[in-house]
Amino acid sequence: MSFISVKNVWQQYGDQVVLEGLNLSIAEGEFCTLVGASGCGKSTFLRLLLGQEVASKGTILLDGKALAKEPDSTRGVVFQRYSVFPHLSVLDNVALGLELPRSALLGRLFGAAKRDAREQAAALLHKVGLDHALDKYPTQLSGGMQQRLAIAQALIMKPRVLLLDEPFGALDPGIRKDMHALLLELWRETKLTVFMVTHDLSEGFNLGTRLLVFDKVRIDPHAPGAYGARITYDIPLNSDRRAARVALDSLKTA
Ligand SMILES: Nc1ncnc2c1ncn2[C@@H]1O[C@H](COP(=O)(O)OP(=O)(O)OP(=O)(O)O)[C@@H](O)[C@H]1O
Repeated sequence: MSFISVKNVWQQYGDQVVLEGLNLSIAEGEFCTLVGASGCGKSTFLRLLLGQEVASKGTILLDGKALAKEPDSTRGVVFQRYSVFPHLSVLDNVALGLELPRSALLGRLFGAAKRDAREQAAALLHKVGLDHALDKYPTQLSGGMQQRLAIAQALIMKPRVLLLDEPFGALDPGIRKDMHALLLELWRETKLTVFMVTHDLSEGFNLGTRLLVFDKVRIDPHAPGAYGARITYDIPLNSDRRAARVALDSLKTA
């Protein structure tokens, strides 16, 4: 059984069809990169996977079950900008994810539970290279550091799926390379299934185990909204990297 299955999914806003007839079967641990022309519906597809929107038609199953109607902790998300809370410190931005669900009544944790949440947050921030910035605020961080923070914030809930919407689009090339290395390291360490939208084809080819190309193949000049984008290419990539990961995993469990 596939981990995520997308069955004949359509998304339409009013009379504008954005996505049509999407079918996909994704194994757990896959790293899918999504490319396609601007406005063809890549972010829309991520919102459907996140559960922020419900498809007009079709179903999306995660582990054989219909997706929850709202985003939950099985899926984490990082946008190009504005993923983090500007009024919270770096440490609080990450610890908050653990504090909120555990303290529905009080909205805050106290004592040992609070210490535990902050320790977990600090450990993750260490992993993403922000251990020197725990007390800073997002506006005091560079763009790359803010995206490291956004990734930590998404990962603290231990999601099974990570959705990335052009997470490195606003960063300089050098910083992007560092972020690629970080992302691949985190992906290798976890069993995360990743969907990442990018406008950078080389990023798509280099990072993914699978490249999904979105394109609008049917066009009616008299009714621009009549047809949506489909997945026109579904290209397996980097199978050697995936094989290496399987081998490493089996070493760890041996
Ligand atoms: N909530 C909405 N209501 C109406 N139209 C919408 C809504 N969300 C998206 N759209 C439309 O759907 C189309 C696809 O948008 P989307 O942002 O998914 O494309 P994209 O491929 O991610 O674009 P880009 O690469 O520029 O970010 C656009 O024409 C957009 O205007």
